Amino acid sequence: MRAVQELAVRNLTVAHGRHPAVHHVSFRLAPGQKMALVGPNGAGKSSLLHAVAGLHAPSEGGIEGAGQVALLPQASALDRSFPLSCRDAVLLGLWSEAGAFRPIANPGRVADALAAVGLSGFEKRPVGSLSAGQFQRVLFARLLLQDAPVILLDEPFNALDARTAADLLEVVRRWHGEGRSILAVLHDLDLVRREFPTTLLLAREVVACGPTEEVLSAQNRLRARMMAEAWADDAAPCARAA
Ligand SMILES: Nc1ncnc2c1ncn2[C@@H]1O[C@H](COP(=O)(O)OP(=O)(O)OP(=O)(O)O)[C@@H](O)[C@H]1O
Repeated sequence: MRAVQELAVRNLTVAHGRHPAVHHVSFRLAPGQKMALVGPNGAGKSSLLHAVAGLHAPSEGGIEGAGQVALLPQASALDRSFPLSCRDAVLLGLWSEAGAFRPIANPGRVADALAAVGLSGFEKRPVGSLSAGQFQRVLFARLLLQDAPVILLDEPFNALDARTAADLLEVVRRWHGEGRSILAVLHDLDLVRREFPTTLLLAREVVACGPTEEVLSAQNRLRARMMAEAWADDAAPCARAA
């Protein structure tokens, strides 16, 4: 793994069309920090992760340290009808460095990554034939192969049974133990309190960021809900200066 550097998000605004989904957001993720990203539905959490991962160009602001990130997207947002084997799905994690479907230096790495998430021998299985839990394990294997210092997880334990969630949580703990930084979108606040020392509460804007217990106060959660409900998707674009 490359050395972990700070990820610094400065005054970031991310828009879909004219309308900002993320509005003047700034925060820092220190090397080795484990931070939860929480907020109501539509608060801009996925939009923020996509911008940090370079999948969506910000309309304002910037990100330092973005070159070291790997993203676990929401599984529900991915099309599994595409005829892809588990091996190819894992290899796609390296497309930016090796090119899609090109041979990699050590092909055993794919088998090792699948084995590490409990899917030994699944290389040739089409992803369309997997259960939701097995598919999520494949997406984790893809992240393992990427070996990135900063890992972004978008609802990593959504719709998983207890066993699969526990196995994948163990992978996240291992990554953290190796010194990687983790930023994870989560809706389960009990899990956030148990596993994540710091939290960013988002409602298009930053409501609070810091120690989890303080950030998740009843007052902050109420404020986030009110801010998210008050936000009109057809509002005029923001004219605030950077
Ligand atoms: N591709 C898109 N095109 C247009 N609008 C979008 C697009 N993606 C997201 N949005 C809008 O941006 C806003 C923020 O959405 P986003 O998915 O980032 O929120 P979220 O906090 O991740 O929500 P959830 O918790 O429901 O997953 C929403 O109003 C959503 O409708």
